Amino acid sequence: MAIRAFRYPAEIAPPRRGCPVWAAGRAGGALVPIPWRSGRPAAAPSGSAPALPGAPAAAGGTAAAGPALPQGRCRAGPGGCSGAMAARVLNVNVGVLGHIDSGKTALARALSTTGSTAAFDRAPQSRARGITLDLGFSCLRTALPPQLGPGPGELQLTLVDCPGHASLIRTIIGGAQIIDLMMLVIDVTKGMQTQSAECLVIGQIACQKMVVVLNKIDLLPEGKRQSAIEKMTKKMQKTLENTKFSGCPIVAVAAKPGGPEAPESENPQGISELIEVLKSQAYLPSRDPSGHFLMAVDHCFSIKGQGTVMTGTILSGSVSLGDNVEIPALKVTKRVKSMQMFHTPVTYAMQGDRVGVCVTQFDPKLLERGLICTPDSLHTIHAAIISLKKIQYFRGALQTKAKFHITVGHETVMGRVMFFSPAPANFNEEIQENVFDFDKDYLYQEQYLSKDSVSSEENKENDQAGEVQLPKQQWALLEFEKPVTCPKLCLVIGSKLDADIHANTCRLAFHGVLLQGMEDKNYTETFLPKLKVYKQKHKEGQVERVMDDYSVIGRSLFKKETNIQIFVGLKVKLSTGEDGIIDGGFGQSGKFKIRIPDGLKPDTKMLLAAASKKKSKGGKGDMTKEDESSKNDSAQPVTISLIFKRYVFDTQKKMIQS
Ligand SMILES: Nc1nc2c(ncn2[C@@H]2O[C@H](COP(=O)(O)OP(=O)(O)OP(=O)(O)O)[C@@H](O)[C@H]2O)c(=O)[nH]1
Ligand SMILES: [Mg+2]
Repeated sequence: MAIRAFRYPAEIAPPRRGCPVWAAGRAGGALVPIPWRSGRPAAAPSGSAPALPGAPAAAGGTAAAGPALPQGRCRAGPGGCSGAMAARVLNVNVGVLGHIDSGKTALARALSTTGSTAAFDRAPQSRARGITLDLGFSCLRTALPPQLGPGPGELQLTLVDCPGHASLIRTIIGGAQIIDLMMLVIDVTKGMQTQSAECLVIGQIACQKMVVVLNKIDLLPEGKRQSAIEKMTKKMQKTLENTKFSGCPIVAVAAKPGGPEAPESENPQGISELIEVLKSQAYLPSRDPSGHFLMAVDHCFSIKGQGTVMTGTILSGSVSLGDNVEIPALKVTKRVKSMQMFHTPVTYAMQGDRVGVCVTQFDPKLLERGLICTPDSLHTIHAAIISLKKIQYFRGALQTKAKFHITVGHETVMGRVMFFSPAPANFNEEIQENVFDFDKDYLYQEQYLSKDSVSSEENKENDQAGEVQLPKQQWALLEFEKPVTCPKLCLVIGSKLDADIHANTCRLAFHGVLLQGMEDKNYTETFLPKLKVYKQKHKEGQVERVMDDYSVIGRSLFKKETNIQIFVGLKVKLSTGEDGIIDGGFGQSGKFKIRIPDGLKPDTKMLLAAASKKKSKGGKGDMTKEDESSKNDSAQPVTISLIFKRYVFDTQKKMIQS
């Protein structure tokens, strides 16, 4: 998976002479977080549980060649491909994440040459509260670094400035799903704080590369500054050593030396070094224009005499002038009247591009942010099947039937989960990535299976085998409280956002990939019966007595009131090894008859005969201690076990024995 490039909203880039520039649009609105991924999200953090997320180094993304245009396509403006392509401006999304007040916005301002209307906390509510409330966009341009292919051209780093406040984590999750290179901003006087850790977890799920920025170095006493920076650098390296970002660059800066009161003239420190490091980390993804068009819209504003412009990132497919595009949330379809990229009118844009699409007769207030797509290509779903991995640092079990905040595509809704896994015998079976096989049987799980959830007895058992057996893959059925619109294979993050934001715990619980959505509101009737998730049932009873060589009476397997008829024909196993078949009830107290087709073994008969003799003798006089205990043994020398499975969504609740 590699860094996606997108171009920034028209209102950000410095206007170029001569080309029609769409006026800056309305503030607000945020980048719509739909992960545009060619593969699965990066491996979840796993490994030992230090204070912070740890994860095995995931295979680094491979930098692919720059964006190749499909045959016969060019992005030139109206009047066909003039051949005069705009200079190559390659854009990379850089997320700015970190604990509240670590200086993210100050850093974005210090780095940027241009800011969007929503950047730098310009929104009135941000000003009033003095914190960042929504994603802010700004950018800087610099020479194309050598790893991005031959010049001439420019690299544009678009900064996605995320909020830091714990209560805004769904915006952070949303923002992170559309970035691939992130800066984790740390207040050098404080080190890792709670949301720094959560941002690190989000980064591990959604990003391939990270740069740590130790900010506010001006607050360190001059004499001890260097040693303090070195000490914090070492601490951060230690924190990151078990994560996929181990060894990532760490840069010390002062984005706003002297703090809020300092005069604007006070120059930030370390910024040019940081830009060099960001350039060295930038690379561009392979792009694929096939598939349905899907674009995450983060700004929507009207332009007098032109129409309504929606700017955003193309997550899949491509779009051409004159195409019809649907706004699925509003069930509205509009024709593309014109498009621009970097202020250059274009006739075509594809996956990874950041583009402004202009349509007519559409009220921008209807779509602050959201998705536009090929008509009828996106579905609203009421439930979904996801593959998932637990986030190691989420304290506590992931219980089936629990409710989580589910961030799916561009929305966060409440959802109830049911976990399931392969049958234990298939724990090591190779699973095809991003595909759900409805022909297979799956074992219902009361909770997500993780090292600490496998019970201690099972652990002990497994320990003899040397390690805890966990499945290679687990899945969950998500049932949403409100339907969501999202593309297939989009990233899903489950969190407990109602957890106490002052408790120093990670609220992010799991992440996964949406494999199958259920559009039908009545999915419980129309869809779930296809889902072959079963519960393993195991009942134990005893042989009460022998009827003849081929039949015995059993007891304590069913309650008195159980209708034993429904169990007739099911196979049972005696502890002495014989196979039996339930033949029917016997008397009124829940006893039942078992047929032993191959007949009782001689020693089973002896065992049972001795037991019944002891029982009849046992009625006279008081029993000694060992008589008492042996009575128990003799009373039930032969046990009966009945094992069957029942499919959770089988309306007839049939009992299945393989
Ligand atoms: N001394 C000093 N103060 C800084 C520096 N960078 C930021 N600040 C101050 O730290 C405070 C927070 O800065 P912001 O940039 O708003 O921090 P933030 O991380 O964007 O905050 P949220 O978006 O609310 O999470 C402001 O008062 C800044 O002036 C720095 O390098 N040195
Ligand atoms: Mg901020």
